[in-house]
Amino acid sequence: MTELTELVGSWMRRQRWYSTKAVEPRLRLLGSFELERAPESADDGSRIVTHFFCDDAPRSPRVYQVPLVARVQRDGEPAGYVGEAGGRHLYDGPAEEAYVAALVALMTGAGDADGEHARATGHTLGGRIPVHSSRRLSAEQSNTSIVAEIADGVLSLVKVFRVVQDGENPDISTLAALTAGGSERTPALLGWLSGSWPAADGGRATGELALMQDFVPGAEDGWELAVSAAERGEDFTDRAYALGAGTAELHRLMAGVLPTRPAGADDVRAALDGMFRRLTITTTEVPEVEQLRAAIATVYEAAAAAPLPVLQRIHGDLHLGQVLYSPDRGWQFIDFEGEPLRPLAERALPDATMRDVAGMLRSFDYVSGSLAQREPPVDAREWAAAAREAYLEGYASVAGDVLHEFADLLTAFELDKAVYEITYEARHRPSWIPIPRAAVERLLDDAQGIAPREAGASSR
Ligand SMILES: Nc1ncnc2c1ncn2[C@@H]1O[C@H](COP(=O)(O)OP(=O)(O)O)[C@@H](O)[C@H]1O
Ligand SMILES: O=P(O)(O)O[C@H]1O[C@H](CO)[C@@H](O[C@H]2O[C@H](CO)[C@@H](O)[C@H](O)[C@H]2O)[C@H](O)[C@H]1O
Repeated sequence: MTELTELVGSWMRRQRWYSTKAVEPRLRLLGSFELERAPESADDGSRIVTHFFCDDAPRSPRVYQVPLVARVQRDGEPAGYVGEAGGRHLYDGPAEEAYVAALVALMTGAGDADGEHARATGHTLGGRIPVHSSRRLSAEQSNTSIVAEIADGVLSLVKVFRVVQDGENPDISTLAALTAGGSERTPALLGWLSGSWPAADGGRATGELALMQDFVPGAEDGWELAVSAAERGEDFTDRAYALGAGTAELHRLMAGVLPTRPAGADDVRAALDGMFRRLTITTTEVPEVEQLRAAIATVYEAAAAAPLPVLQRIHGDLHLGQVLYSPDRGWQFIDFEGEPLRPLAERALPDATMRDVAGMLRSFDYVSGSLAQREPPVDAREWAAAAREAYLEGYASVAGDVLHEFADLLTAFELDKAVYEITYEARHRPSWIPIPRAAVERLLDDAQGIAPREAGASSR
């Protein structure tokens, strides 16, 4: 193992975006390309290189994008310091203005970068944009986001994907279609970077590496707004109603600009396979869930046997952390990447809108679940029930009665999401496992009317 690979491996393990925390990374360098310094930034002799590392430690290998700025001189000890390798001091690219300026120049200048076994191409919707300054957001999630100040003090949001995959990333294809369709529920896409690199198992992979979008000014994060309202016992029903109506508007917009199709037998099979795959991952990682498998299977199969709605592009991982409340624009929806633990090939496929609704319903439950873990605990169960009802009413005010019509499907998706969340929490925040775990039991109890638990013995 080279010095660089070893250094990146030990640093990566501590990053929020490293997606399999239970294992020690086993990295292999697949390829790299060098970014040219943006014309307006000073040349201090450093190099800006994006590396692709394959991590062979998890069951299925994952490829990470790791952009680094390499300097001869050590420049203080900022948060982005990675360490020293090959006689250079390495810094996390997104934390460095030079990297962000070079990345934006490549994206919005529709340029190319060629390197060792890897390359990248920029795509722009608005032409070249120079960057004045930039700041990596500390609340990192699955990816790394940066606020960049562009010409005349306007801000934009740059997102660097960390786990990169072969295929269409819906974060870009959805936002590109919505931007072209004039959506007012989403920030406008300004540009993106696609690339190619050696695939983990041989051959080549092609996918998206970064995007740049309009920054929603003065926006508040939906999760923080909801938690602070709930802990103070403040009414959230107007906001929840508007969020429900906004979700239905978003769905209508997406159905207008991206393909729709009636659900067929193959879709039902694929949806069930996906749900059972997630269930198996969860029962493998959190074995106590195995005892609920039969009851869960009964709910899934009841939904598969019921009529299904027309399928369309959906958000795919909707929760309160994916919405921003803007005083000027109302609720804005972000992060169309879909569930990070789901295979990319599935994420852009037409799906049922009830999956998104279920995601947001789970999120209201998370608000109360997380407050119940406070010391002293806050009881926000009534708050969450009222938010849930208002959200459903808001949705129906735009979309009509569809949620009643497909109620079994909505329940199955809530359960599927809670099962997924157990794995997500096991990997990232084990102390929060009880939140989705309790939800699974509650949903199964509520579902007893539509699907008797005893009848649930499934062949899967
Ligand atoms: N267009 C935007 N305007 C303002 N803030 C944004 C915008 N997009 C994202 N953010 C902020 O960045 C955070 C991370 O963005 P997100 O797309 O959810 O990333 P991830 O894929 O890592 O989950 C969000 O929670 C939000 O606070
Ligand atoms: O925002 P991401 O795309 O990274 O989504 C992942 O992380 C989310 C956590 O930040 C996770 O959401 C779960 O926790 C939320 C509270 O932090 C809660 O509101 C959601 O309902 C719950 O699912 C999401 O599932 C995961 O894909």
